[in-house]
Amino acid sequence: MAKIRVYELAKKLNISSKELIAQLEDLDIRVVNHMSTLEAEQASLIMDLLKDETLDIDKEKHEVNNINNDLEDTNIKSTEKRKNQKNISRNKSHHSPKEEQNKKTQKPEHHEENIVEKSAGHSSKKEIELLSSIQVGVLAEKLSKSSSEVIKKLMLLGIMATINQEIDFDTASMVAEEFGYAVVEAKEESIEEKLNIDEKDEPKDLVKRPPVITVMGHVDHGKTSLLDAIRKTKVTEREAGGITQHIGAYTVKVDGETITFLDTPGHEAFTAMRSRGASITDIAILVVAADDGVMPQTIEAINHAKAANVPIIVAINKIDKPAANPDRVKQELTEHGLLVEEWGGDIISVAVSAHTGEGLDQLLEMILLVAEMQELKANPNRRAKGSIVEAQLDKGRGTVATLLIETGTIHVGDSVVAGVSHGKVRAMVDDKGKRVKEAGPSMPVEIIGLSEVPSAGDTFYVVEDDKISRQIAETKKEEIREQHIHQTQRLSLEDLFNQIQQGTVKEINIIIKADVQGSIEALKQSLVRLSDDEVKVNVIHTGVGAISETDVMLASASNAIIIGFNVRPDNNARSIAEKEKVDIRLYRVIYNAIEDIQDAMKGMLDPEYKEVIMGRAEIRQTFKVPNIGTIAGCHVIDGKINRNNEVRIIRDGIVVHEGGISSLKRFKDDVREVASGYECGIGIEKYNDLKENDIIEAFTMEEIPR
Ligand SMILES: Nc1nc2c(ncn2[C@@H]2O[C@H](COP(=O)(O)OP(=O)(O)OP(=O)(O)O)[C@@H](O)[C@H]2O)c(=O)[nH]1
Repeated sequence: MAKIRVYELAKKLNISSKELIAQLEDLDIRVVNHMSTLEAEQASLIMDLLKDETLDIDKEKHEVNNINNDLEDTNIKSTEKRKNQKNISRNKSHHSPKEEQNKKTQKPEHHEENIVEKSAGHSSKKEIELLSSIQVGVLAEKLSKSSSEVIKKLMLLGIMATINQEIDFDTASMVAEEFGYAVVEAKEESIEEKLNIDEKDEPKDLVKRPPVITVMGHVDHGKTSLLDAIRKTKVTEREAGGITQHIGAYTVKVDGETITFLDTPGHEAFTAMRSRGASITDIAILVVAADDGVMPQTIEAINHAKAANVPIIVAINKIDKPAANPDRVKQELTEHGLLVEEWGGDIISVAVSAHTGEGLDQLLEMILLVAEMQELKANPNRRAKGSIVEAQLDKGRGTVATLLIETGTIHVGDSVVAGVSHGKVRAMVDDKGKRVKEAGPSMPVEIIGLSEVPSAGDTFYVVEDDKISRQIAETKKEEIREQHIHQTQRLSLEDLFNQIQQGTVKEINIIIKADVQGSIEALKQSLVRLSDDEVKVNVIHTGVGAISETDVMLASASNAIIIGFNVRPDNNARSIAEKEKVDIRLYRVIYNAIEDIQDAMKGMLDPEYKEVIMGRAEIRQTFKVPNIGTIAGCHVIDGKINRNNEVRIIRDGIVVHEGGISSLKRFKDDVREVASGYECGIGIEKYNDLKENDIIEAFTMEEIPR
């Protein structure tokens, strides 16, 4: 190619001379006007370069046009537009046409070197890490530019955005590159990272925290009275105003040390919280009335505390009563595995009276002693995490929730997420009704500001900002929806073997409910003996009577299977078991229960079948057929009879035989099925004692889907 004029080249490239001149300017090739000439070599390089560019430009132009026609037409001058478009295409190669041209003219044959050069040039740029989306204002800050500069750039890209608007990675990248940055795609933080779950505390960051106490025991043994008595003697006399708030938990000071009491007594609440994941109790106070002794719910409470691995202190209450007999209580406790210290065991027991206040100081001292041995510690200098103790909707204040801080410190203004609920802590009061700005480990506080009412037992987390808390709450909602579809994995006999194989189950927790104590003992001993090297069988709770709601909640919290022997779940228990996916097995023969658990451990559990009646036929006449046997001439009275069905012969309401069908005929033909209202001949396998008026009931065993 000889020399070529600018307008001629522009024509070849299908662009205007003016546009070509501007492009050449960018490539540092100075021409006077459209009549100027270019060297042949120069021209062919430009052709190569701009042909691709022009194609790209056209494409991008089209896209940009689509994004914002108006903006294109009115606001952007043609040169700016062109620059912008060129940069979009540069975005793909990360190199300016000038760089490309230089390389081509200088050392076209050393292609590899060019690449090195290229990447070396690119590495020298300032780097910026971008996530999948970013607010315009935040991007400006990261780029050390004013927001208006960034917004202007966005306008040139055909995007109208405000300072608070989120833009996606691609758009943010274009802007960043425009400002001369090299963009690196940052790794998105996982929810765990956002929640700080894996953040480990250094031992040096840990400081002593108060113990959290739950009071349990049989109905009317004085749980509430005891909580009230402690609160009254230790709180009101010292606090200004003397009014304590009932926020679901309270703290007392003893010898300069703090103790936190959960204000909802009973193992039911304790286990309900635990089944939601909140294991906030450090010590359980087992209240036993000295005049009444160990009762069924005392035993339940013991088992619930044991299942949670929480140490027990026994408070033998009502010692002011004349009928009080603390020794009898201690004796009865030994029968349930609690041996008190004075009798050589390790269980601390204190005789108290909620009425007279006797023994309360000693009880509190013992709590501190047990707490001391537990070495309870937490890091106050991190984002707070803990549990929702209770929450409700208040007409005036919106969602009011009591939080118990497990670790870290919560502040007014913090962004919080708890289950599907999220928000900023707008205000915070402590258990004395005092407004506080912050609260640390083991402290209960009431907060307002959550979007909706969380559930007691939900874990709460303080997160970096509102955006994250909202995001996590949304994800949680999604998870819950998913969980409804895919049931949560609970221990079940069908799946036991798989779970053992996968190593997810090392212990089988069992709750036994039976009609009499004798059966419980027999069953318990046999089941515990099934333990082998791989799996341990634990009987975590037993009781006489129907399977109750608390049994199911304990099973849910401890991932246990419930075995009912000659008892059934009540309606409440049944529906909760369904919801919580707790496996309840009902037996009438002890041996069957043991066999089932044993087979389940070996993965040999037989599938469960249920019988489905298919049809019934009445015998009208019988025929003796040589070499075959007796054939019954029948009339199908309901349903239908299938050749493959099992049948039973019923004579005067009594089953006289069960077996298979050997032949089924209509007239002379073998048939597969005979429907209601038709006559047929039926032969029964290995059975000839058929009589007129017998009923042949046909059934199949259908496998119950696991
Ligand atoms: N004499 C005497 N009576 C007590 C004592 N503690 C509690 N009581 C009485 O025992 C009854 C039951 O006490 P509560 O505190 O309601 O018992 P509770 O265990 O909380 O009962 P529930 O909440 O129904 O499970 C009440 O009438 C109390 O006044 C005590 O130390 N001495």
